[in-house]
Amino acid sequence: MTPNDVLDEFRSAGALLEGHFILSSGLHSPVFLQKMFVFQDPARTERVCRALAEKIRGTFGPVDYVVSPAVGGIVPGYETARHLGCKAIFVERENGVFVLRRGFTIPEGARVVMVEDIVTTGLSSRECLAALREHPGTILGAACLIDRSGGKADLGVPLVSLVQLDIPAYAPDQLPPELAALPAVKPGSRSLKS
Ligand SMILES: O=P(O)(O)OC[C@H]1O[C@H](OP(=O)(O)OP(=O)(O)O)[C@H](O)[C@@H]1O
Ligand SMILES: O=C(O)c1cc(=O)[nH]c(=O)[nH]1
Ligand SMILES: [Mg+2]
Repeated sequence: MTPNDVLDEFRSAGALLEGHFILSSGLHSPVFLQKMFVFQDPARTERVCRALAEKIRGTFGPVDYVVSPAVGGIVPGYETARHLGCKAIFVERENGVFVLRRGFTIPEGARVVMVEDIVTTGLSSRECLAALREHPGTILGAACLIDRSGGKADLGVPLVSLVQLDIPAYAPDQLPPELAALPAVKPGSRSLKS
C-alpha cells in the first residue's frame, strides 16, 4: 500500500475532518484524523493493518507482542498482531497514567513493538513506552498508521509509519484567527472523566 492508498482509505471512510480540534496533547489543529471511522469497517482496517504488519516485519523482524495505548491503539494493535501472528495487548490509563492492567504480562525475552493509530507529538507513544519499560521484554520500536508530525516526533525508539504528514498544530495561545473563530471539539479520550 502506498501512502496515498492509505490516505484514500481515510478519505473514503470520511475520517479526514476539518474544523477546530483540541488534540490529546492540548494543541489545537484545523485537521483531525478520526481513525475510528476507518476502524468501524473491518475490511478497511484489515487492509491498512496488513500493510503496517508487513512494514513492521521488514523493519524489526519477528515480533512476539504488539502493545498499544488505549483507546485508539487497541483495534489497529489487534489487527496488526493478527497479521504478524503474535499477541496483542494494551495499556490503559489508571489515574491518568498508562499501565498494563487485566493481568496482562510480557514474558522475559519477548520481542515487543508498540503500535499506535496516529502520532502527533508522540506524547502518548512515549507514555506507553514508559509503561512497557516497567515490564520484561525487548522493545524493538514503534509503529503507527499515520505520523502527522512530519517525522518530527521523537519517541526515543525507531518509529515506522505508513504515512507521514506535516499537519499544523498550535498552542492554545497561538491560534490563527480563522481557527480561533471556530468552536473547538475534543474528540479523543485523554482526560475523559468516568
Ligand atoms: O502523539 P500524541 O500527541 O500523543 O497524539 C496522538 C494520540 O492522540 C490520540 O489519542 P487520544 O489520547 O486522543 O485518545 P484515543 O486513543 O482514545 O483516541 C491518538 O490515538 C494517539 O494516541
Ligand atoms: O493528536 C491527536 O490527539 C489526534 C490527532 C488526530 O488526527 N487523530 C487522532 O485521533 N488524535
Ligand atoms: Mg490514543
